Amino acid sequence: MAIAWSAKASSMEALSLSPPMSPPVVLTQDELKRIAAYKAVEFVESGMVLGLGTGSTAKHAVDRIGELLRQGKLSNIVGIPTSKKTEEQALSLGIPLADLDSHPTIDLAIDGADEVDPHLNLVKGRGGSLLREKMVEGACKKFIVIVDESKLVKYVGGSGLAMPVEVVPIWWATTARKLQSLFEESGCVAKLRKDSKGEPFVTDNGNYVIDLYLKKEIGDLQVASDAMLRITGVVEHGMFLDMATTVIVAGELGITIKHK
Ligand SMILES: O=C(CO)[C@H](O)[C@H](O)COP(=O)(O)O
Repeated sequence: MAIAWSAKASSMEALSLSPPMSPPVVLTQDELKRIAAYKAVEFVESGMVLGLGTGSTAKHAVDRIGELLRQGKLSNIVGIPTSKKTEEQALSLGIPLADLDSHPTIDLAIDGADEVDPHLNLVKGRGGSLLREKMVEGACKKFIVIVDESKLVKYVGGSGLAMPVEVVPIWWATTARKLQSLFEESGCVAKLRKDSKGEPFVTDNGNYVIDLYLKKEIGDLQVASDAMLRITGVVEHGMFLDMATTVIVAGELGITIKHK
C-alpha cells in the first residue's frame, strides 16, 4: 500500500526526508514502519537493558540498534529478545543478549502491535510471539509501541482481524469452544491457526494459537482478560492492557507520539 507523505518539520528532521518545499513523498507501509521504528530507537541510551520486539516493524528497530552499536553511537546494550526469530536477528547483528531471569527489570522495550485503541490498549500476537512479548514488556519501565497508522482501531478487536490466544495443544478444540462461547454476544468465531503447510501453527513455546474474530466490542477488557485466563488450557492472550507507555504512529501526516 502506498501512502502520500507530507511530513511535519519535526518528522522530516528525524527521518532525513526531502526538504519541506518538495512535493509529498509517497511511502510504502513498510517505510512507515521503519520510520516509526527509527523514531523509537532515538529513546535508546547506552547501558540500557532492552526488550527486543518481534514482527516486521520491530525488525527495523532491531536493525537500527545493531547499526548504532556498530557505529559506536550506542554501547553496553543488553537485549532480551521476544522470539527465536528476533534472537537470531539480534545475534546476527552482534547485539549482546541475555534473558529475563538474569535481567528481571528492563529499561525499555520496543515492539509493534496489530491493533492500538484510543486508550493505548493493544492487540498483539498475530506473529505468534505474544507470550514472550507479554513477559518481556510486562517487565519494562518503558514500553514504546511502533505502528503505521493502519493499526489504529476504535476498539480492541475493531480491525475484524485475529485476536490471538496461546493455548496448550492438548484438547485445543475444547479450549477454542470455551473461548468462542465466552464472546458469543460479540459474534466471536474461534479458529485454530495453521501454518503454510496446513498444520497447526506452533509457537516458540510449543503451544498452539486460537485466533478469535470478533464482530462487536467485547465490553470491559479487564473482565474479558480475566475470563480468558480462567479457562484451563489458555496460556496467554494477545490483549495488552495498560502496558504501552508510548505509541509512535507513522502515517500520512507524519509521526504522532502518544504518551500514556
Ligand atoms: O505481536 C506481534 C508478534 O507476535 C507483532 O508485534 C505484531 O504482530 C505486529 O507485527 P508487524 O509489525 O509485522 O505488523
